[in-house]
Amino acid sequence: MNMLRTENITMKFGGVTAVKDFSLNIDKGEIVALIGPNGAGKTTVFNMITGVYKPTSGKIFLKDKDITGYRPDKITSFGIARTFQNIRLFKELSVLDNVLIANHLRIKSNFIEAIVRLPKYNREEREMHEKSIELIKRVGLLDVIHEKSSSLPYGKQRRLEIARALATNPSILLLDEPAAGMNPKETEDLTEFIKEIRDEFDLTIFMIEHHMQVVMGISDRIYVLDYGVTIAEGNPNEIQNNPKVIEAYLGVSEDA
Ligand SMILES: Nc1ncnc2c1ncn2[C@@H]1O[C@H](COP(=O)(O)OP(=O)(O)OP(=O)(O)O)[C@@H](O)[C@H]1O
Repeated sequence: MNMLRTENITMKFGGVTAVKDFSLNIDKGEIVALIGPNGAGKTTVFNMITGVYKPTSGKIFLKDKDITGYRPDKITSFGIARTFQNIRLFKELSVLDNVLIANHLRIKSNFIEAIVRLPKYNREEREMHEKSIELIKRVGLLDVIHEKSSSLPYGKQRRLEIARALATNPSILLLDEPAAGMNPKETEDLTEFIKEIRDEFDLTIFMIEHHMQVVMGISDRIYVLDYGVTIAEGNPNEIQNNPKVIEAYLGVSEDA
């Protein structure tokens, strides 16, 4: 079943074409990576899919629903969650509060019910609290649940970001450089973790990643961008042996 599809999405900033005619197809349950040198347009693709930018042209579909041009909060409610290249947590708040806030995005009670604290609202609050603790446990942060998020080591902050994304009940998760800044052990753990959450939460995963070990280790398929243009698409083996990719990207990457 097709989960996410883009048809020739293009993003122009003034005279600069950051992404040109990007067409993507991701099936349910796949792990797909987007790679390319710095400035190739990867984050711009994420920003178009998540509603931060409206594509200059082209269309985006989530399970055949046209989601082109919707605002980011709407896109989240349709089932697309993301993490960011630069971790975005509420630094002064605890691990639990960070996840609770993300969970609030889904709560169904309306404003009046919240003010007068009708039973439905209280029940939802309680469920949300339990669900948050469950998620924190699942990502391995139960022992630091009351710690300030900024006090956590980098690898744990990344896991917390993923827990926050999962709290919105996504069907597809977009990860922007999840292994950035991680040490080799954290990177290895993360690779396993991504596969586990894909299976456990019935997710489809689309990720931007520079770390070739992660990309080649877990991706079903890979798209390669260079100067905003798709120069290759294929499985890890095909990508590693593609001369265009070697020239444009792998040949100049120290990670490769
Ligand atoms: N809001 C913007 N306004 C103008 N130009 C932009 C904007 N966002 C991105 N660009 C330009 O679009 C191009 C692609 O940038 P983008 O951040 O998508 O690349 P990237 O592949 O994610 O790079 P990196 O790996 O360094 O994060 C760059 O030339 C960048 O300067």
